[in-house]
Amino acid sequence: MIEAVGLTKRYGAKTAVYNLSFQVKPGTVTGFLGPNGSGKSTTMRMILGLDNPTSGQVTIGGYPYRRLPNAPRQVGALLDAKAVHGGRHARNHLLCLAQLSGIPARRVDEVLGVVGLQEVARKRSQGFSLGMGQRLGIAAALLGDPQVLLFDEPVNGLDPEGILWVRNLMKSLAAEGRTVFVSSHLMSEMALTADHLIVIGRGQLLADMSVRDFISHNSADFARVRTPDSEPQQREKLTAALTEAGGQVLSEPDGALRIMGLPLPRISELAHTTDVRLWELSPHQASLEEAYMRMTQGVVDYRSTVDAKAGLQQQLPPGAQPPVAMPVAGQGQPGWYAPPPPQQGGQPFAMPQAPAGPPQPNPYAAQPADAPAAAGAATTEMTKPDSEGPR
Ligand SMILES: Nc1ncnc2c1ncn2[C@@H]1O[C@H](COP(=O)(O)OP(=O)(O)OP(=O)(O)O)[C@@H](O)[C@H]1O
Repeated sequence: MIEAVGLTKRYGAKTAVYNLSFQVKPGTVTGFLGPNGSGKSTTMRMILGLDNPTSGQVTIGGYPYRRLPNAPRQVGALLDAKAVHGGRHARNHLLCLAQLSGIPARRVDEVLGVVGLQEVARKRSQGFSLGMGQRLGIAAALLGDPQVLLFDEPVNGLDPEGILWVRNLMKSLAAEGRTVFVSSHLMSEMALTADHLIVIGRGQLLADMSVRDFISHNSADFARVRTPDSEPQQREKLTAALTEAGGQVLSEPDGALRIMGLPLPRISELAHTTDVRLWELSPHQASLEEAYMRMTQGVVDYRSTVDAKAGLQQQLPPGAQPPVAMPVAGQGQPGWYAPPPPQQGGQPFAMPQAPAGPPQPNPYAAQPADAPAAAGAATTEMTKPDSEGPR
């Protein structure tokens, strides 16, 4: 088991991780999520003893990594697939790692087979593609047959077959009773791979719960309704009736309607009384991606803006009105993605706070002046609230 208690890391004035407490249990795949720059890699480096916490601690099986007896046989990690001596053959790279940890050479060939790199085992890794590099990194992590495995973005650069393979690998490692901690930005993949999630934002814990609970806590169920495509007036009539009955109606990108706040039987009844034929009426739960977007909306540091193409677009002819579009689900609608209001102290979501030694000032208590103040807040440029030292 991995256990972090009050883990904090500062780089000069920059607080990368703040008062983080969580446990990663054996027998499950635990996903580690957070927006860019939220502190995932920093946390993983502290778990692996590559960075010292400013305060707090993190242990594996009760020991800090550096005090673990024969750590490479107990913990395997893929942090940066490019951290390889490019001039070395893939097999030699693994052989060096194996020799350093007292692992027999035959294990090298085993893991090369597991990751599918047998054919290129004697090729220099500098010629490897991104995906091949990832496979080599995963082979290195598996070398000592460890009980605890950490993977930072393991599917980065992998083809669909590779992604499926990583998914099954993670699940089978966990099914063998191992502790598997994996970060990823691919929500659809995480939804299929992880059982449990730890979500951080700006270095702080936002959620520590099962994937199922995470989705149901951070999303609203909705219904999808489709009226005949050839009769837009039916869609408009139904939209008006549903809105009048208190429903929130959004347009789905495929032309269907997404309805929140009304149960399915009521929607059916309203369609009947307004004499609108339905082609579809189905219950839905939001995806992990939607739930994640909703939760992390207020803690995203880097946000792109809409390209206004200033001065490049044709002017509308005098008197012409721009077309009025119905709001589309998930596109800049605070009502749909907005997270709950921040709790006192700047914590956007109520999470139990673990005892973390002496109280420390919360660097996030005051919003940075140039950080997005609220969900849906428009930003005018790529923003980065704090200045940082070199990485
Ligand atoms: N060595 C360092 N010196 C200074 N600042 C650092 C250093 N390492 C990380 N940081 C800063 O700490 C914050 C957290 O970075 P980290 O790489 O842990 O985030 P992350 O969640 O892994 O991001 P990503 O998803 O983009 O990989 C960032 O603001 C980063 O710039």
